[in-house]
Amino acid sequence: MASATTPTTFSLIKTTAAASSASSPRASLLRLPAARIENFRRLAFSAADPLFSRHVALRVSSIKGKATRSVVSMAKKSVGDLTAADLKGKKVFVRADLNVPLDDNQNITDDTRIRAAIPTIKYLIENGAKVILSSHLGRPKGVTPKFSLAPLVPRLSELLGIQVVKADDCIGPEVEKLVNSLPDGGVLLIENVRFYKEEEKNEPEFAKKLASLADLYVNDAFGTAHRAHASTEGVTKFLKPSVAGFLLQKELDYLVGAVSNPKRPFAAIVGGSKVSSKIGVIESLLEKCDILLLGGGMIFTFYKAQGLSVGSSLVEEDKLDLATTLLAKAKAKGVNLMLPTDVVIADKFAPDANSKVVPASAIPDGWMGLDIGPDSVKTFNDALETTKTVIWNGPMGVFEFDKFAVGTEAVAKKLAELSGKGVTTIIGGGDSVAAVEKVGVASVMSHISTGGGASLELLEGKELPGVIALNEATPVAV
Ligand SMILES: Nc1ncnc2c1ncn2[C@@H]1O[C@H](COP(=O)(O)OP(=O)(O)OP(=O)(O)O)[C@@H](O)[C@H]1O
Ligand SMILES: O=C(O)[C@H](O)COP(=O)(O)O
Repeated sequence: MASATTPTTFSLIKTTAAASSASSPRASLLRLPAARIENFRRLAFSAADPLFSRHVALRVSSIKGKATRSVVSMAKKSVGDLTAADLKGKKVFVRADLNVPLDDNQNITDDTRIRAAIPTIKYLIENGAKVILSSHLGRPKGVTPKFSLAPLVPRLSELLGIQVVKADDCIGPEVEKLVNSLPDGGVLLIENVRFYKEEEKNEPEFAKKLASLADLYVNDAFGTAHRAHASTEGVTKFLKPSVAGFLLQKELDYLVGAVSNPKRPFAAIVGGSKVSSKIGVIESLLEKCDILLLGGGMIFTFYKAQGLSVGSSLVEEDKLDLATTLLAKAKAKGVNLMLPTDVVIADKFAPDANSKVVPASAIPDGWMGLDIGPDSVKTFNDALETTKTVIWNGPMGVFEFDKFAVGTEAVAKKLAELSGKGVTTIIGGGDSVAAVEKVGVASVMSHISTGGGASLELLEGKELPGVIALNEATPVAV
C-alpha cells in the first residue's frame, strides 16, 4: 500500500509529442476539474519539447483517494506502481546514490543523499520486499577500505527503524547466503560496487551477477543516472521490471518537468567558475527562460568580450567569441540576460585578501573579481521579484571564502523568500546546494537536487542512461 504521503496514481497519460496533439488526451480532459485542465494544457503543450516528451508524462494524482493537483512525472514505470502483491517476498535490487562525504574518522558529514533514498526503501519494506541495497562511494581503484559502505549502516538503520545487514562484497556466494536469509521487509546493504572495475566498464557478466541476486530492479540513484554503469544500466537487461524510485522521479519532475514547462516568468541563475563548463546549460536555458542572470567566475569572460578590462580575474580567452555569441542569442530570443553591474575585487585569491567594490567597468590591473557587488544583488533581486519559477546552478562568487560569499548568500536568501511566496525554486546541484545549505534555507526550496553532474546533464538537455534503461510506464486511459 502507498504511504499517506505517497501520491497514488489513478490516471496516467503518456504525453508524447504525437499524443499531445492527438484528440484523445484532449477528450480525456473533459472529465477533469477546470483548474486542472489548465494545468494539463500547460503540460501537454510542453510535450513539443523533445526531452520533455521522452522523460516526462502527465500524472494526475490523489493522496488518500482525494484528487490533488496534476504533477509531471517521467514516462517510466515507478516503484509506486508496484503494489504489495508485486512486492511481498520479492528480492528487489535497489541502486541508490549513497556517495556521501566522510571525514578522516569515517563520520558522515552530510547525510542528505541517505535521507533522500529512504522513501523508496521504506515503501519497499512496508510492502514486504527484501531489499538488496547498493551504491558506490567515491572513485576507488579496486578494493579500498576507506571507500567501504560500512560507515553508512548505523545512519541507514536509524532512518529506516530496522537493523540493516551489511555484506562484505557485492557479488558471490557469501552475498547470496545473506540474501537468502533476508526476511520480508529486511534490508541488506551490499559493498561498494566500484570495488570491481567491471562496474564502471558496464561489463555484462558483472551486471548479470548483480542481477542474479534479485527478482526486480529499482533505480533511485539520481546522482549516478548519467553514468552507464553495470548497477545503473547493465542490470536492467537482466531484471524485469526495472523501475524508477521516488527520488529519481522527483528529480525528473523538477529538472525536466518544471523547467520544460515553467510557470512564467521563468528565471535562470547560472554561476560557477568557468563559462566552458556551463555552455550547454546556458544554451539550453536560453531556449526556455525569460530572464537569465549570470554570476561567478564566468562573467569576466563576458566582460572582456565586451571590451572591458578585467584585471587578473578568471578569463577563458578561447571563449570570448562564444560569450559574444551567447549575448547575441539571448537578444535574438528576447531573453533578458543580465550581467552584474558591480563586483567585489580582491588583491589576491585568498580568504584574507584586501577587497573593495567597483563598477564592472573599473577593475584595476592586478585585482581580481571574486563576487558580485551590492548593486548587482539589488538588480538581481528586483528582477527575481516578478518570477514564478527560478532555477539556480552555480555560485555567484568564491563563496568558500566568507568575504566573497555575500552575493551567493544573497541569492540563496532571495530564493528562500520567493519560495515562501509560492514561487517554484529549484537548486540544480553541486556548489549552489552547498551554498543554500550554508545559509540554512535548504528546507524551504521547492527542490534541491541530489545530483551535481547528473543535474547539469539534464539541464543541458541530455538523456540519462540510468533513466533511459528503465521500463516504460503503461499509459492508462482516463
Ligand atoms: N569570481 C570567481 N573567480 C574564481 N572562481 C570562482 C568565482 N566565482 C565562483 N568561483 C568558483 O566556482 C566554483 C563552483 O563552480 P562550478 O562550476 O563547479 O559550480 P557548480 O556547478 O555549482 O558545482 P558542481 O560542478 O559541483 O555542480 C566554486 O568553487 C567557486 O569558488
Ligand atoms: O557525486 C556524484 O556526483 C555522484 O555520486 C556520481 O559520482 P561520480 O562522478 O564519481 O560518478
